[in-house]
Amino acid sequence: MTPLLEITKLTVSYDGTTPALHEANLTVAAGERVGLIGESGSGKSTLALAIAGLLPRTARVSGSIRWQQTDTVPRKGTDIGYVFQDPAGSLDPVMRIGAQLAEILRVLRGKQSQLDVPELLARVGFPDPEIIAARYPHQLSGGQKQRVAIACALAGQPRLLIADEATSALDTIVQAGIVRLLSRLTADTGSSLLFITHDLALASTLADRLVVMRNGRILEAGTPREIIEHPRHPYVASLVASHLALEGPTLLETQREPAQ
Ligand SMILES: Nc1ncnc2c1ncn2[C@@H]1O[C@H](COP(=O)(O)OP(=O)(O)OP(=O)(O)O)[C@@H](O)[C@H]1O
Repeated sequence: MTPLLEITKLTVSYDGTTPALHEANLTVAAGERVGLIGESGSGKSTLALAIAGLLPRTARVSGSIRWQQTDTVPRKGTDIGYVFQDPAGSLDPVMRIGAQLAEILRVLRGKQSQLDVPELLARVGFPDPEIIAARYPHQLSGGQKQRVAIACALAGQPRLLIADEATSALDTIVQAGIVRLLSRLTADTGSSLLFITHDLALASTLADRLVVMRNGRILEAGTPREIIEHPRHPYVASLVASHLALEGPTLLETQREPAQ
C-alpha cells in the first residue's frame, strides 16, 4: 500500500520539558482508516494537530512528517481536512451555512475544488441542501452541525480527513450516523481517515487499523481483531477487558464485520 503519511520519532513538548508526544512512529496508507484511541491526555490531539500543522507556535517539535513520500508539509484544507469535537467552534454563528461553505470554497477554488455548496451538503447526507444552506448554525441540531463541519472539512477534497473526537458530544444514534457517514465518504473518495476517540468499540466499527496511545506514547497498533483478540501490551489488554465487560458481544461482533 502506498504511504500517504509517514511519521517518524515525532516528539512534541508544550512547555519545553515534558513531552506530550514521545517519539511517535505512524504510517497511514492511502485509503486507510486508522482509529487512534487512548484515554484523556494520552496525546491523541497533539499527534493530530502536529500532522495538520496546527500546534501552537511555542510548541517544540522534533522528528519527521513525510507527506506523499516527499518532504513537503501537508496543507490544511486541500491535503488535510480537520473535524473538531465542537462543531459550533468551527462555524461562524452570524453567517448562514450556505454562505460559510461558499466562502471556504471561494478560498480553496484556486486550489482545485470542483464542488459547490448544494453538492457538498448533499454529500454529507442532507436531503434538502437548500433548506440547510439558508439556516444559521444555532438553527441546526448537534448532529446536523457536525455534518456541516464535515462538509467544511471536505470542501478542499483532502486526501486525509482527521476526525478528532468528532462524535463524542453526540448521542449514540447520531454518533452511529456520523460514523457511517465518515465511513462512506472515505470509501467513496478513496481518502484516508484518522478517527480519534477514547471509545474502542466505536473505533473498531470503522477502522482498518487501531493505534493505542498512553502517556504520549504509541503502545500498540494492529487490526481491530488483533487488538481485541490478542492484545500484547498489558494496558491494551486491560482496555479491551474493560470494554468487553461493558459492551459484551457487541465489541466482538463489531470487529468481525468488515468496515462498511
Ligand atoms: N496547548 C497546550 N499547552 C500545554 N499543554 C497542552 C496543550 N495541549 C495539550 N497539552 C497537554 O498535552 C498532553 C496531551 O494532551 P492531548 O490533548 O494531546 O491529549 P488527548 O489524548 O487528545 O486528550 P483528550 O482525549 O482529553 O482530548 C496533556 O497532558 C495536556 O495537558
